[in-house]
Amino acid sequence: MTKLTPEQAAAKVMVALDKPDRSAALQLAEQLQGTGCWAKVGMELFYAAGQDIVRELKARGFRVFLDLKMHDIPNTVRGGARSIAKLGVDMFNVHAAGGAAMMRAAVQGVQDALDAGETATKPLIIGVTQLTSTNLTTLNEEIGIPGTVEEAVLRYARLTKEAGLDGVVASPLEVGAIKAACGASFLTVTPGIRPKGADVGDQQRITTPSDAVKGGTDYLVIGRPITGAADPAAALQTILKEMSSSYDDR
Ligand SMILES: O=C(O)c1cc(=O)[nH]c(=O)n1[C@@H]1O[C@H](COP(=O)(O)O)[C@@H](O)[C@H]1O
Repeated sequence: MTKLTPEQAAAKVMVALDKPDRSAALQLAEQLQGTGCWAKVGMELFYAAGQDIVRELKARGFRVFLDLKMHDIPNTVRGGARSIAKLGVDMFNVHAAGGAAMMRAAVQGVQDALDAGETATKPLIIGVTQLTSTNLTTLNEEIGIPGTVEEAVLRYARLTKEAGLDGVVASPLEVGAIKAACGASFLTVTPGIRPKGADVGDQQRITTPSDAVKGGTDYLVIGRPITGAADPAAALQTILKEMSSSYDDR
């Protein structure tokens, strides 16, 4: 059992910069700069601010997770992945529900960019399993997938691994089962993080930062508990303190 240093804790945190424009995102990034945490750029920010925001965050020293959750036919995802790879992001994701051929196409798209000399950075590619905003009712009664949420997550995780991706997005509650099924080095990226007493919002499958660390997750994706705080830098520090006083069980 090893205790995380504050630096190790920060390197596991991906702050979701879910902001409506460039200046709001950069204002937030300024408060987080130098901590060692990642910046996650999702649909809200990317659709508003475009590729430049990724370059600006990279220039400020952030590792960037581009969260656009591609889900399309393989040929389109291959081209999309090539375009994303050119941007020099450190990680991006696709929906595992797009199937194995689609996920292999994402890997191929990155290879296309590397082969063409369009980038020197090989980003990690992550498959989104079952969104953390969903529960058993959503799965069984709305989407029509039978079985438990964990079974669905594991099915997606195995498929993602077979397709050659680096890991999955899932809830921190499912990390132990994913690692047992896919191996310790298969990455888990886990949103659904809520410090005790924080507003749950639209998330369904959640844990605290310390329980996520104890469960052995690789990365904690955290948005509103940090970005919605009156003092985001202080909120991050409180979370890092909680994480580093927990134990990493792996
Ligand atoms: O891929 C993701 O990042 C993601 C997958 C998922 O299943 N659930 C999920 O919440 N996310 C993202 O993680 C972030 C969570 O933000 P908060 O709920 O504000 O902490 C958001 O930017 C979501 O888009």
